[in-house]
Amino acid sequence: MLTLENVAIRQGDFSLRADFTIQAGQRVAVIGRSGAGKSTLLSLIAGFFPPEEGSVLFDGQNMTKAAPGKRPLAMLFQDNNLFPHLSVAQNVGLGVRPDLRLNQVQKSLVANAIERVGLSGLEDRKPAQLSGGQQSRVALARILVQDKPLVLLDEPFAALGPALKIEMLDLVAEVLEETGAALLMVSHDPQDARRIAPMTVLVADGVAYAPTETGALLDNPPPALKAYLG
Ligand SMILES: Nc1ncnc2c1ncn2[C@@H]1O[C@H](COP(=O)(O)OP(=O)(O)OP(=O)(O)O)[C@@H](O)[C@H]1O
Repeated sequence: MLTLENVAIRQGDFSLRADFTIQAGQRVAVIGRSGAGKSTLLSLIAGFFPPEEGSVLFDGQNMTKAAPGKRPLAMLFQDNNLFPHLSVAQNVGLGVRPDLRLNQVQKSLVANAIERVGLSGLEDRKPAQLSGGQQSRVALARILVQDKPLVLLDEPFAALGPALKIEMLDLVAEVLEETGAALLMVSHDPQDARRIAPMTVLVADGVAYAPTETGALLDNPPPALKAYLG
């Protein structure tokens, strides 16, 4: 569903190449040492900047120059991006319509997503009145209502404790299983990859390598990954 075709990215003296495909519904982790280019790769796919060379295709359609909002993806980056002055329901509703003028069908879509992530009854709270884990659930509900075939996550649960993080990862895997969306998830923790991503993209030495099987990659890491895993 997503193809990076001979892509080359340059930011100052940093460069990164990528040439691979993510299949529909595939869950893929993105790992590599700090500064390797994981966030840069996701930003490129999201459309925040164009590649210097190569093409970005969604379902075979060349969208290299398409604006972020025109791409068939939903994204969640570090710190959840919730609006503090809006309620839970409004924060989720933004995923449906940025002006929040929702019709009945759209309102029930929002209610269903809130229920799916286990936040029924908290619709009217503001983010500050929620725990960190609950805030992550709101952000996930907003991803759900967007109903996009690709979800990009960049360390979204890094601020949560280990038990809560596992709970959120399992919830992400569950809901993506239900919706059939593909996932690209940046993580610093190889155990996150093992938990929910059967495939992994290793970013190292200026290359985002094609997805390989997560277990095999982590059990038999190439030198660049071995150095990172320690
Ligand atoms: N706007 C920019 N201009 C120039 N260089 C940049 C810019 N943004 C990032 N870089 C550089 O690009 C490289 C990749 O950064 P990136 O944030 O993608 O790495 P990362 O693998 O996500 O790291 P981390 O795990 O620490 O988040 C780094 O060397 C960084 O310094």
